[in-house]
Amino acid sequence: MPQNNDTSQKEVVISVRGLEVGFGPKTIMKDLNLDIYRGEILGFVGASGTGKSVLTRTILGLIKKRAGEINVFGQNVDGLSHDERRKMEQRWGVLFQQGALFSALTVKQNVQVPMREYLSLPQDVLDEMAMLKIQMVGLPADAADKFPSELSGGMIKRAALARALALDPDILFLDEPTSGLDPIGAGDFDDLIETLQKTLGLTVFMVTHDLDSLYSACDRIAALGQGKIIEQGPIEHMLQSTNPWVHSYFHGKRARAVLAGQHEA
Ligand SMILES: Nc1ncnc2c1ncn2[C@@H]1O[C@H](COP(=O)(O)OP(=O)(O)OP(=O)(O)O)[C@@H](O)[C@H]1O
Repeated sequence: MPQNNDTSQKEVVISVRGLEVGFGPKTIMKDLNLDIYRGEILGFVGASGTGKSVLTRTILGLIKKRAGEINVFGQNVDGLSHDERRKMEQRWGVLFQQGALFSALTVKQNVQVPMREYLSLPQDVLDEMAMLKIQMVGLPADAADKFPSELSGGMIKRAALARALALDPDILFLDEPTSGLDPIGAGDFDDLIETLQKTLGLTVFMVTHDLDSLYSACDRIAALGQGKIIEQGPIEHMLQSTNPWVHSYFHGKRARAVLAGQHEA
């Protein structure tokens, strides 16, 4: 179960201040502020199209912001030299929504893509490192030489997670990691994230629509709406929110079913 909800003593690893992002005439977020604390699993929710992926991509430097400041590990990402930027990139791992494995590469080769990009190591060391990651995410050893087309949806997610962990990151960004998985597969994946978070001391930023994940895996939840963070806190706090969207999200029919399941468990 999640723990460590007291944020007052915690180190901020990502701080977003006054963020504005838009495309052409469209403003997606404005004056957005958010802190992510070391060692937490932060679940990030919001209606479809509110900008959850855009915020993730902006933090990662894949989308240019119009205004605001993003600090990661206490460093303003705008002020980094090329080398500093590459060092920072090695400290985060990313799992995008569709898994996004290279279809022409085996699982092992996929896991080695970031290693090849950032590290200069002999092939046998890379092989050993990749096998370790494959094992870490609960894939059988023989999955290493398979191509993505030969894997189930759950195995693809695990392989993508192994690749996200390739460089031993401090922060893991997950964009809807359990989408497309059946409830048992999704629950297993949540358990894996929680185990990895604890054993590796990861900070996890997880965009999700999955209420089960929010209840069982997340230490805190932040909700995005109208281009800002409209509510944030542990699940108990979110349940008491008077914000209409947050209220209906956490008290709707699906949420009640999840809550009933939690009480039965
Ligand atoms: N590169 C882009 N150019 C123009 N508009 C974009 C671009 N990327 C995203 N958008 C727009 O930004 C808005 C937010 O998109 P985003 O994918 O972040 O939403 P989301 O909250 O992640 O949604 P979902 O839950 O459906 O995945 C949408 O209106 C989308 O069309």
